[in-house]
Amino acid sequence: MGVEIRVEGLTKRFGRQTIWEDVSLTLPAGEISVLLGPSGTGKSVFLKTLVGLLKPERGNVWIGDRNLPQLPEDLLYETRKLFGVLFQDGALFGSMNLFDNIAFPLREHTKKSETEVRKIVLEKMEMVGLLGAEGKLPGEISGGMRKRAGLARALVLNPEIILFDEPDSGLDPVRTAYLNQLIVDLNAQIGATFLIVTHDINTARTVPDNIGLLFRRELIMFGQREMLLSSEEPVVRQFLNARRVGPIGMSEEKDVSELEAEAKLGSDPGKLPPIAAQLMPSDGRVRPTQHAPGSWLRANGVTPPPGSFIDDLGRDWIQEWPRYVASMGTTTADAAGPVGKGL
Ligand SMILES: Nc1ncnc2c1ncn2[C@@H]1O[C@H](COP(=O)(O)OP(=O)(O)OP(=O)(O)O)[C@@H](O)[C@H]1O
Repeated sequence: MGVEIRVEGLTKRFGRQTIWEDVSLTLPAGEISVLLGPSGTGKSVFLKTLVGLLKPERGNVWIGDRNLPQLPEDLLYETRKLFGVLFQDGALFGSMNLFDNIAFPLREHTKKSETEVRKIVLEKMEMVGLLGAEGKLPGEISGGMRKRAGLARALVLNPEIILFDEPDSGLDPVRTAYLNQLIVDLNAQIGATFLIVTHDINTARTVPDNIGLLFRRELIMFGQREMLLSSEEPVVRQFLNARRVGPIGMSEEKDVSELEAEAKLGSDPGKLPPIAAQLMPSDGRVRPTQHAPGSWLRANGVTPPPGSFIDDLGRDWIQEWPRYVASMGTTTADAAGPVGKGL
């Protein structure tokens, strides 16, 4: 399950305003990727372009042998069914209860009987922990529950790709932590390709396999989580550490005099903080697409700072991983490597 999405030289403009240009990246099948960037850099526009709701001025979005921007309407409609989208506010119909909201795509896009619809809706509601809330109206439940209802609705057509537009917006840190765990668990369960737009640095550091950063109308960097978390590129370092010092200013970029003033004060991008441990599925399994902790750093000769890969429970994942993978009898893309050596 899960398909690869290959984006090549994508450019989006509204009139004379260029939102971003020449964006190229590959979302690997079944992996979780996060897209970051200052407000207004066009992250939502990117999601809408991927799913074919907006047409780019140039470039390709390949899913298998289909190039979305070039598809005729009927094939585009078919291809869109591969996508599930969780919109910022859940985009639920206020007058419908949760059951009918979640059933909506099934009733709209399939010829399934009401018995089948019921079975699927209840199954997806259980996946997101909402069983028992079928009769509630969106206005009667918390923001976190609305997100989960939106997620259940995004799941009903068994998507191969799920796009999340700021799933954490409006949630407190604890609810965000629960939602992040749900996202990781869902990925382990269904294996679809996930792309998450977020402003939450903790989410970016702990959830994905890959991270991308949009800034100044271009994709500054996209790659494995460990590559960005250890990067010395000033914009990446500033953003992933939520710092004021660096090229990103109050309204997008700082001017030369501001940067010179910072340099005179001896500002530097700061020491590399420990690389966070990646969130594991809560049932104790390894996701098939998960990379072994430290594998990118080791392959690229980077020594992680002390305290890296230690999770909230104090477990050191460099030490735990080989035992863990062996006990699961699981093989992952690079789990077989000499994990823990040379770090
Ligand atoms: N349909 C549209 N027509 C014209 N301009 C648009 C349209 N949609 C978005 N924009 C512009 O594109 C730019 C990027 O918007 P977008 O919402 O994608 O940013 P974002 O990175 O998701 O921001 P935030 O993090 O604040 O949600 C903004 O300047 C916005 O005004």
